[in-house]
Order: sequence, then C-alpha cells, then structure tokens
Amino acid sequence: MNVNNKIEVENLNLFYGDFQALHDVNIEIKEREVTALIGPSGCGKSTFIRTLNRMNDLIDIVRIEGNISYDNKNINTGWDVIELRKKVGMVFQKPNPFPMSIYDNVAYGPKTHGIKNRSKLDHIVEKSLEQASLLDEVKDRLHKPALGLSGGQQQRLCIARVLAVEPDVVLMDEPTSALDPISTSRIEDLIDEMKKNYTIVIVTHNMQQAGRISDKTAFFLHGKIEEFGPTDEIFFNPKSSKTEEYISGKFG
Ligand SMILES: Nc1ncnc2c1ncn2[C@@H]1O[C@H](COP(=O)(O)OP(=O)(O)OP(=O)(O)O)[C@@H](O)[C@H]1O
Repeated sequence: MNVNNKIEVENLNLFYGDFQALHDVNIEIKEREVTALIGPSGCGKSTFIRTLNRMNDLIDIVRIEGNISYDNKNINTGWDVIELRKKVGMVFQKPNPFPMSIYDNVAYGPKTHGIKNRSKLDHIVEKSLEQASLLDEVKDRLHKPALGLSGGQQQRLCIARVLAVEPDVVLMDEPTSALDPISTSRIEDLIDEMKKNYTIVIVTHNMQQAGRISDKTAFFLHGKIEEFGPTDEIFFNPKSSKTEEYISGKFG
C-alpha cells in the first residue's frame, strides 16, 4: 500500500446477472487528487464509481469479484456500509435536494449521525454552505424550500449536504451535465477548491472539463480501463491508439 493511496481497486469484475459490465479493473486513487473517469456511453463509468461506496449493493442482480480498499481496509469486510458512505460521499447527475428547507437538507446527514445540538448544527450548515460556495446566495432564506433554488444552486446544495457529514472522498457522477455553463464553471471552481481537503473522483462526458479539473484520468472502454495516468499525458501523449481516437473525437 502506497501511503497516499486513498482507494485501491484490484482485479475488479462486476456482473449484472449474466452480463459482465466491468472487466479486471485495477486502479489506485491518490489522496487529494481529482481523478476523472471518461469514456463512451455504456463503458461502465457509473457502474465503477458506484462500486466505490457500495451503491451497487442496492441492485439485486449485481455480483462483484475482486478487492476494493479505502484507507487500507476492504470496503466490504473492513467498513460498516453507513460509515463508508459517510466517508465516501456521492453527488449525482441530477441535483436531488430533499423536499424540505435549505437548512434541513444540510442538517439532515449530521442529525442522522447523532448531532442534535442546535448551535452545532447551525455551525455545520453555515460552514458546509460556505464550502460549497452557496452561503452568500441563500443566507437570508435558509428556511425556505430547497426546491425553490435554481438547478446550479441545487447542485451546490447537494455538495454542501455531502460536505456536512465530513467526508474524505467525494464521488461525482456527471455533476454538471444538467447545468448551464455558468453553473458548470462555478462547480468546477468549487472542485478545484475542494481538492485541497478532499479526494475527488468524477465521471464526466465533457473532455474539456476533465482536462481543466483533473490530475489523473482513467479512460474506460467496454468495461475495462484502456488507459490511466496523469491527465496531461492521457490528453496530449496517450499510449493507446484508442485513447487518442476517443480524445480527438473519432468515436464516442
Ligand atoms: N441496473 C443495471 N442492470 C443491468 N445492466 C446495467 C445496469 N446498469 C448499467 N447496466 C449496463 O452496464 C453497462 C455499463 O453501464 P454504465 O451506466 O455504468 O455506463 P456509463 O459509462 O456510465 O454510461 P453513460 O456514460 O451513458 O452514463 C451498460 O451496458 C449498461 O446497460
């Protein structure tokens, strides 16, 4: 184990019933780096990112082989799943705030984990909204419904909700694909800021986005990692001709 590896994946195979969606995936995700997962539709990016905090456990037909460790402990045998999902949080493609107030959305996680003290909750809500670069826009309407926010604000609220439980790793599955360019750019700035404190794994279809925000890039093809390395190398000096073809838009 390399000390700054946050997540290590070894010989991962994943099956939906008879269909094998991931083939012998091996990857090391480093602490406080942004790792982008790119590749054509259906290549297994979402399936892969969901394995990292055991979201695929929720799908009956899924069978997984191989080994995934987070902080040097196997995610199945060394972690309680609730604790794992607190440490390895997730932001989805479509902003999905709960139908409750902005405040309650952010306080929900800490409350579930046993924090009841009001001033402590106030502090967590304020800090998380600040970190998610949303506080200024919502501080006068914290008790108004979250569903009244714009799409971009809702997504930053979902990020605040994840940050409120003090995660270590944040998984993002196409977090900006439903957003306009200005909201997208705010989330990209936020990711840049977040990587000082968190390890981030992001699925994106947007090649420029991967180039702008990630340190490492994994190119998935037909359920396998075709190539993985520093983003600059993947984009400007790929080893695989398939990576080169995909990056230059010849298929996808
Ligand atoms: N719940 C499921 N049951 C059966 N097959 C599934 C399920 N979810 C995904 N698959 C299949 O697994 C493969 C990988 O899908 P996945 O959604 O991981 O790809 P992706 O790279 O994230 O695609 P996209 O970029 O379109 O979101 C596809 O062939 C898909 O049809």
